[in-house]
Amino acid sequence: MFKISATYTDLYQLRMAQAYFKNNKHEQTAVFDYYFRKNPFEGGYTIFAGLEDLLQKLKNLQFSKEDISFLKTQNFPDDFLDYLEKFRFHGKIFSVMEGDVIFPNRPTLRVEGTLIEAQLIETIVLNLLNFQSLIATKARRMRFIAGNRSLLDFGLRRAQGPGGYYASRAAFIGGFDGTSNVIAGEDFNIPISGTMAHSFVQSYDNELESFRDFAIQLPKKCVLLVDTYNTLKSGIPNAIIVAKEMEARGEKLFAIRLDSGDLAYFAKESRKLLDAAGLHYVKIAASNQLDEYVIKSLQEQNAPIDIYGVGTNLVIGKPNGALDGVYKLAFSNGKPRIKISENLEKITLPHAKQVYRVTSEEGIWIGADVISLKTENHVTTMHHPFDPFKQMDIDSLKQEPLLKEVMGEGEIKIKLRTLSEIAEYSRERFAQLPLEYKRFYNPHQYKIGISTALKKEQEALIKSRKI
Ligand SMILES: Nc1ncnc2c1ncn2[C@@H]1O[C@H](COP(=O)(O)OP(=O)(O)OP(=O)(O)O)[C@@H](O)[C@H]1O
Ligand SMILES: O=P(O)(O)OC[C@H]1O[C@H](OP(=O)(O)OP(=O)(O)O)[C@H](O)[C@@H]1O
Ligand SMILES: O=C(O)c1cccnc1
Repeated sequence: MFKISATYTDLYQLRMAQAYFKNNKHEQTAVFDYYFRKNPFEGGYTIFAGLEDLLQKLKNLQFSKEDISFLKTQNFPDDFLDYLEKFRFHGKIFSVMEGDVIFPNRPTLRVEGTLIEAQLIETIVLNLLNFQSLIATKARRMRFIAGNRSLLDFGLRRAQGPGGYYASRAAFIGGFDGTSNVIAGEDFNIPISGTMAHSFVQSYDNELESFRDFAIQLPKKCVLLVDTYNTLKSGIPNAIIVAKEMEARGEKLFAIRLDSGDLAYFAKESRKLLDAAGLHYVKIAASNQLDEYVIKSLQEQNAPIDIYGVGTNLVIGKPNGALDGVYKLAFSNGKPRIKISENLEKITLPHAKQVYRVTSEEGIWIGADVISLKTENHVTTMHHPFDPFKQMDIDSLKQEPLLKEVMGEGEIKIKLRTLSEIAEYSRERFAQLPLEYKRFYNPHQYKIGISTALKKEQEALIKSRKI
């Protein structure tokens, strides 16, 4: 859609870059970690989304001539602007695979490069990963509860502006079946689908005529919106007439849509009327401010709804609105770096690190990830990150490395997947997460530990910084 250039950033990144450049620090090396602090929606997991989109943008990231002209007006020195004009991202990125299930306070992605290049991509990394992971997680919560019913994204009109474009991509990764968003369908190859609005029915003097004219145009995927006047007395009876006319033409009405009132009641009554007319195959779609809790309630009421259309609550990630992902310096100029905080949870972990998902011999997730130095390829003891008395022997357990090299020397190092492949991978990974992490209320916390070597490094650095 719109092209993202290297000025898709915060000004302070450019001011820091200018200072690094002018002080000859820009060729120093640096390692940054991307991670978030809290699962959204009071949930027990997060779905990682946005990575492959990010990699494609980073591969092409540069300052255009117009960007440089604009920056000239903001008092950047000429030699720095000459540097920016030639800027390309050549660093390395190690990351969890897109679609995987991730948890707080462990690196999801690691950037290694020169200080300046690693700093300059911070904003775009956070902007793309935080939002898409938030929406993919929201979508996954609905998919978890909706079983095999269809889930359609109807959110573009209610999204935060063009954010709706990325929301549709993320929703598909999180398990939605399709979207009403045509440009997302075009760009990401997501199946698109559409019903009709109330305005279409209102524009006719008579509901039946409106249904007839619509059905003629859509012999295959016709969905009639039945709640404009009176669902059970007018909408459904008119839909039945049109469905019978379609049958006479050798066609089948695909579905009716309910968009107001008690959706369980109307779905049940509509099903009875449709079945009594022999229209067992006509599906029932429902929409109107749905979210995972309403869908759960409708499922519990055995509402015969085949298709859920979800807009607002999906694409704005209600009630959270943002994933709190951060990007923190862990190593630079040959030295490990730390950020100290009164709040123990906010003390950062130094060094370039690896994250292992601990599993049984058969590959069953045991509910813990362990963070190690990147040079360690097996962890024997996992320590609680803040409680010195808690530790666990994991020597005999399998450990799956989560951070893989996905970019280096300006090139993408993995085979990019289709969005369907990413969604399928996400489905498989989520299936490995035990149920106690999936429930909506008081989910289990997926444990985190650090290796002995990393713990020692962190403690030594904290000591050296004590005043
Ligand atoms: N049977 C049900 N069980 C649980 N929640 C439901 C049920 N039926 C509808 N809902 C949800 O309750 C909320 C009702 O919203 P609202 O009061 O705006 O509906 P409405 O007045 O019928 O619709 P509108 O204002 O669009 O005409 C919606 O979020 C809807 O999805
Ligand atoms: O409720 P949401 O989850 O946000 O889902 C999208 C809503 O958008 C549409 O309504 P709208 O009133 O915009 O148009 P309409 O005339 O087609 O009903 C649709 O009918 C849904 O009610
Ligand atoms: O196709 C639909 O029914 C639709 C699309 C967008 C928003 N609301 C409904």
